Amino acid sequence: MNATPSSPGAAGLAAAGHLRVPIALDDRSYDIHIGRSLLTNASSWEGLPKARCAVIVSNETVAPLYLETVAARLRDHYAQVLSVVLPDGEQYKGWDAIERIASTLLEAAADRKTVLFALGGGVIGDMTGFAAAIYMRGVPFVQIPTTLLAQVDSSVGGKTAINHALGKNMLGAFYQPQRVIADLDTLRTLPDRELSAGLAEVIKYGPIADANFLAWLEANMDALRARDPSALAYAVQRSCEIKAWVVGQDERESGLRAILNFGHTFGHAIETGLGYGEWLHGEAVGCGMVMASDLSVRLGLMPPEFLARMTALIGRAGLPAKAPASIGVERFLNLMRVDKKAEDGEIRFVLIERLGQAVMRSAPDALVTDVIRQHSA
Ligand SMILES: NC(=O)c1ccc[n+]([C@@H]2O[C@H](COP(=O)([O-])OP(=O)(O)OC[C@H]3O[C@@H](n4cnc5c(N)ncnc54)[C@H](O)[C@@H]3O)[C@@H](O)[C@H]2O)c1
Ligand SMILES: O=C(O)C(=O)C[C@@H](O)[C@H](O)[C@H](O)COP(=O)(O)O
Ligand SMILES: [Zn+2]
Repeated sequence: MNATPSSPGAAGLAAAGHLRVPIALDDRSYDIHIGRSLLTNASSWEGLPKARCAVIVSNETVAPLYLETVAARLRDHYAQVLSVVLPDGEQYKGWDAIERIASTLLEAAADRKTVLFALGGGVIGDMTGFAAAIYMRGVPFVQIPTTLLAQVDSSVGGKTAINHALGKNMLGAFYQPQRVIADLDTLRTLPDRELSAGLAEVIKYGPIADANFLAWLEANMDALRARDPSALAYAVQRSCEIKAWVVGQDERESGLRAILNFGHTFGHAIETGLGYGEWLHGEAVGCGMVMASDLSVRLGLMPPEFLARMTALIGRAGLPAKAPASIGVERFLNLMRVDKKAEDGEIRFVLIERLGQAVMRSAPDALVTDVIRQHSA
């Protein structure tokens, strides 16, 4: 694996106030704007694809907070600005929402130049991206992530999807946005539980790609939870750098990109097992990372101190480290067998073999069973 990109550091972002991270995906490269007051800053909206119509997709929680601000800016660039306001929640990440978006587009006779704007967290981003990928076989879209999780992960990289009752993100497409506009000011209205969920995906980047970032997170976890602006800005910037670096090399997850799934094989089983929405995605991933860390230790890839370190950090981030025992071990295993990384019914886990380096491995069912039992309550 190549070395991860070096970082300009927290001071660099604070001084510039605005950072652009290019992703090298041939002619589909795009910029991630990270900074303050970006929703009201005219430069955020310049240079986007030209069209008659723009459609903002949001939800019932985010729309009252930010929709009018975005719509006002878009009216400077598009003759018609429409919106679709969907119900809020992971349980609504399904076909009904896609149908609602498509109906709005068709009722407005939106042509194939129409630009969709995803205003919200990862649920809105994933669904809007998927709708953009399939409406008239593809229209442009822009990500405006308003959760920490969406700013550090889901808005970048072009994985779009909806859930199926039997499996998380099972219906989707790789489809890149035209731009990501991550306004750090929107994090001010985010509930604490959602901030913690976002921290799970931030923590992920340490063990898989950057041991120094893991140490930085340990030193700055209290500041992050207290929403220290420069700590949050650096966490978003560094996470996006690492994600862009991974996606730029392996857009469609033929290899390297799977490292971004650390903790997700266990985590997705928790989400699907509970029926979506009871546990947040970030909570399930946090617990899943503890389980995957334990598996890394049991397979002799990492020393026991690594599990202790990850468990402590996940706890300090305000995330649960025990899965609900109600799922049951057999069902947990069966849910993991439909994971997208599974091959011929064999579960493949993203594990850590060295701090800052991940590896894909299968493991004996007995060992995985022990891990599930150990980390369920
Ligand atoms: N495509 C990817 O690469 C990728 C990566 C990670 C996660 N995901 C997906 O993202 C989803 C999780 O995203 P999420 O954690 O953002 O959840 P979410 O989209 O459900 O948002 C979390 C909650 O915060 C609210 N909210 C959003 N912005 C707010 C703000 N600024 N102020 C107040 N409330 C706000 C939302 O309405 C929601 O209630 C999952 O479906 C997951 O599968 C996708
Ligand atoms: O971008 C990726 O690649 C990821 O795996 C990021 C994950 O955080 C995200 O939850 C993703 O949606 C999971 O992908 P999936 O292919 O396992 O559904
Ligand atoms: Zn995730």
